[in-house]
Amino acid sequence: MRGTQEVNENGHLTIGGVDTVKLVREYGSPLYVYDIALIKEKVAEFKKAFSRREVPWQVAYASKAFSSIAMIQLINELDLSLDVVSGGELYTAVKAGFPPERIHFHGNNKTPDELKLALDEKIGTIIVDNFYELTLLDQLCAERHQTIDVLLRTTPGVEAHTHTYIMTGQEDSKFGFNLNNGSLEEAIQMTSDSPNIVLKGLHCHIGSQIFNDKSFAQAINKMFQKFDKWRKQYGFQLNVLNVGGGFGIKYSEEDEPLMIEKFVDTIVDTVIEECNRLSMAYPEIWVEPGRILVGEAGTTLYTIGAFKDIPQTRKYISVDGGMTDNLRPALYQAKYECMVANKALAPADDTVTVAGKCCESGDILIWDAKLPKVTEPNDILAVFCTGAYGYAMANHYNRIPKPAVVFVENGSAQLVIQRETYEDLIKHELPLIQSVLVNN
Ligand SMILES: Cc1ncc(COP(=O)(O)O)c(C=O)c1O
Ligand SMILES: N[C@@H](CCCC[NH3+])C(=O)O
Repeated sequence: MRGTQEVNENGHLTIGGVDTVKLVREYGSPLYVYDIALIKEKVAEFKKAFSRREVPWQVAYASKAFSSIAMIQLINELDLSLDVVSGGELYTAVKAGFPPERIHFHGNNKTPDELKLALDEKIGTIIVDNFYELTLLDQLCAERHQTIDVLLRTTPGVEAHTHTYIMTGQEDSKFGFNLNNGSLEEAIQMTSDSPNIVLKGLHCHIGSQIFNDKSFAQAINKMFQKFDKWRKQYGFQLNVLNVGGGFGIKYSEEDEPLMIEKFVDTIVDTVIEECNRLSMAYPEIWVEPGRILVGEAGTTLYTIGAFKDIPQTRKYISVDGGMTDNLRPALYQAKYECMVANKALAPADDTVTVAGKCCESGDILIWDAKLPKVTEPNDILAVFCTGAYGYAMANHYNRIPKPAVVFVENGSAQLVIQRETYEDLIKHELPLIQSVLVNN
């Protein structure tokens, strides 16, 4: 059980004091449920861990993990900064009324329109990823007589131990300026020559779902290696050091995540050591967690439908969602745990494979899950830890509408994203005009 999850007198799973069976009755399924108290707890852990230390800091929520108007408003209430990675995420933040000065804009291929939107909205910081962007941003700022604070994203050449698709700090990466081949130095020089671009510091993000704090220390050590030279040669001052996100969480028994405090201490200790070695002032340390703030807070509720038993081979149960609302098992072989929410006290005495409803053999949410033998059609299956990169990566494969999202806290539920309808699926489509095709 995570966060506020409990079992009530009816043997039903409750989250935030709300009966999950009632939630499905009211909002349908699949349904993403967010335990708001757990999100607040994780935010508080970051604040507490940093407040004990002697450095200035900022925590920016990486909204790619889950972005919606209500989510961004919650992050604003909790007084964090915000990381966005596309025009759409930026637009959502603006519509949510998020203070622009606390928005940081990422991405390895920001379009001119996206950069213009960022400049129009006067956002706080752009994390510049490559030379194309640096030149484009410089031109746009010059045309508009605007200046902008930037960080340069660097790939320090650190291999974080995680799935290769979510490793980003290694040399061979599409992201950032390489530290070791001179690219970063060239970018620093370009910014020092520009009157429009104000270089505030450096950024790196070594990957996601990381369990080892040493990888962060290694990345920081590498970023400081040439700092002395840059300081002398280009007058570069490190006001901000952003070490990204990537803090791992416990999806299943196999995962052994570190405490937030441990990550923070390693990061702060390493920065302090380096600064003391170089006799320089401590920069503001920024982190940008996504998964660790919202991952464990999210649970997806499905209705169980078809059963298929292949004797001596495998028992499948199918749910009314799948890789359309949780792409992670298909994409990264990610592991999840589950429970029958309306039979939460029944012993888990059977082994079944939980399949999604998409036309793909790879659409399996959980292989060999432990569930009660008494599980039957119309039971509610709760899959845990789906709060990060679940709704965010939801898609319309097989023309399946996206589920609804509710926030729960202190016994109440609030719908924050409506379930899509079939009508929504076709709302941007235009009918075929046969005569046009025939005449051409
Ligand atoms: C630049 C950057 N910052 C932050 C994050 C957030 O990562 P996580 O959700 O693993 O904390 C990501 C995603 O991996 C990222 O690419
Ligand atoms: N979407 C990935 C993480 C990528 C994070 C963004 N750089 C996941 O679900 O684990």
